Amino acid sequence: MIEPSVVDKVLGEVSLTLKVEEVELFDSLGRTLAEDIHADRDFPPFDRVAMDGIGIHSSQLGKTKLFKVEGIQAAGSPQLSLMNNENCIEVMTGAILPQNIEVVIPYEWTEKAEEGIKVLDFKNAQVMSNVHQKGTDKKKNDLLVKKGKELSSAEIGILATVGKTKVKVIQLPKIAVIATGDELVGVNEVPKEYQIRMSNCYSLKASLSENGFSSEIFHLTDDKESLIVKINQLKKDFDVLVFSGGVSKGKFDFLPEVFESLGIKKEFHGVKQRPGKPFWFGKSEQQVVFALPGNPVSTFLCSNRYMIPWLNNQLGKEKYLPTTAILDKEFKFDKPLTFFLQVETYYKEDGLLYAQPVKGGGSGDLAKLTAANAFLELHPEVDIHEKGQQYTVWFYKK
Ligand SMILES: Nc1nc2c(c(=O)[nH]1)N[C@H]1C(S)=C(S)[C@@H](COP(=O)(O)OP(=O)(O)OC[C@H]3O[C@@H](n4cnc5c(N)ncnc54)[C@H](O)[C@@H]3O)O[C@H]1N2
Ligand code: MOO
Ligand SMILES: [Mg+2]
Repeated sequence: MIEPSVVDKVLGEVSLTLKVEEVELFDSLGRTLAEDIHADRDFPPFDRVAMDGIGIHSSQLGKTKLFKVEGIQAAGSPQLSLMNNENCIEVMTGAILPQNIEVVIPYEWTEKAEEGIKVLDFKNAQVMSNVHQKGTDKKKNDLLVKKGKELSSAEIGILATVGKTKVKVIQLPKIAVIATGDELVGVNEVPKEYQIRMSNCYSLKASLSENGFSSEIFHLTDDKESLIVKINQLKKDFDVLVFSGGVSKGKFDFLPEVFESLGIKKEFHGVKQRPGKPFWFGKSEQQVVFALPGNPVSTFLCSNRYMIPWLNNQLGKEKYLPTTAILDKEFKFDKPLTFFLQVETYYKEDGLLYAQPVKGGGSGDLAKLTAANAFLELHPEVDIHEKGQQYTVWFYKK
């Protein structure tokens, strides 16, 4: 058995080889960019009028007088040209600055008259006041978004403005979520007394979805021969296989030996932790296999503490740096294991994050997951975890 910190180390050394694919602009949201994005033209691409008002020649600065209007420069219209330096052109925000115009005076500083527009005040207007000058934000070919960036709504707007209808992103791994166990029936079925509906695979699929990964659900029964045949097929079709159940000491916990017979090499089996002690992890040439212990809270903890961060890491997403919270009540756990305590976190007036232990059963108590929002990682060195101590907190909900 290994410590949680060793699990982190082992996982840190395993990686998937993911290809690059091209997706539609909007489908790139949440994905990892696989190309550098450069400015296709200057930003802004022309001297852009920044206020609705009148445009005048710089020789007229300071002259609080009536300006005759030669025309209106609307946004989206070709560039006009001021013929007479004494006159003005009405200019709209977003329009190209007309030729021979160097200053924009907002309407608020003017007054409409019958023969034109009178400027009442120039405030501190200078040459190019209220003009967003061409290329002042970015120059053509400047790097706008770097390869490796996780695309958010901010980047989608940038991609749109440079005309990227198709975007190169890192391909997502193909993930199978596999429930094992003869006691499991479908969600739409009525279980017999000794059966239960499968839930782990749905919560795993949901966690994956929350992190931008799609997955397919399968159910395999506790029959060694059929496990061999079916897992061998899944191995061909998927990059990551996530199992729940079938990895402990039971007579029908066949997964570790089935994996071995299929050439999936064990990296570790057993972590000095509760819940999730029987966690098995291994890999073959192409696939990575997470075999999570079947008790629902164990599956959930192993997924959120290890698997999801590892997957995010594969896509180069910004590392989730676990934060800390202050235990608000003494908690006793005297086994030589790291204990992941289910807690509800909250802020106090002091601005610090506190964690309140959530009462309930053990790793089979699925219903307790909704009362808590995080796990507190309690070290095995001490038996009594005192109120006021700080521990690493792993959120699974805000
Ligand atoms: N002799 C020992 N027995 C057990 C040990 C041990 O060290 N020695 N470890 C216990 C711990 S800790 C856990 S956790 C479980 C892990 O068991 P498995 O991974 O083998 O899982 P199963 O035996 O298949 O199932 C355990 C439990 O979980 C329920 N389950 C399984 N899959 C699902 C699912 N998709 N949805 C909902 N619930 C599921 C299953 O019905 C069982 O109740 O082993 C302990 N035993
Ligand atoms: O990992 Mo087991 O989760 O302690 O029941
Ligand atoms: Mg078992």
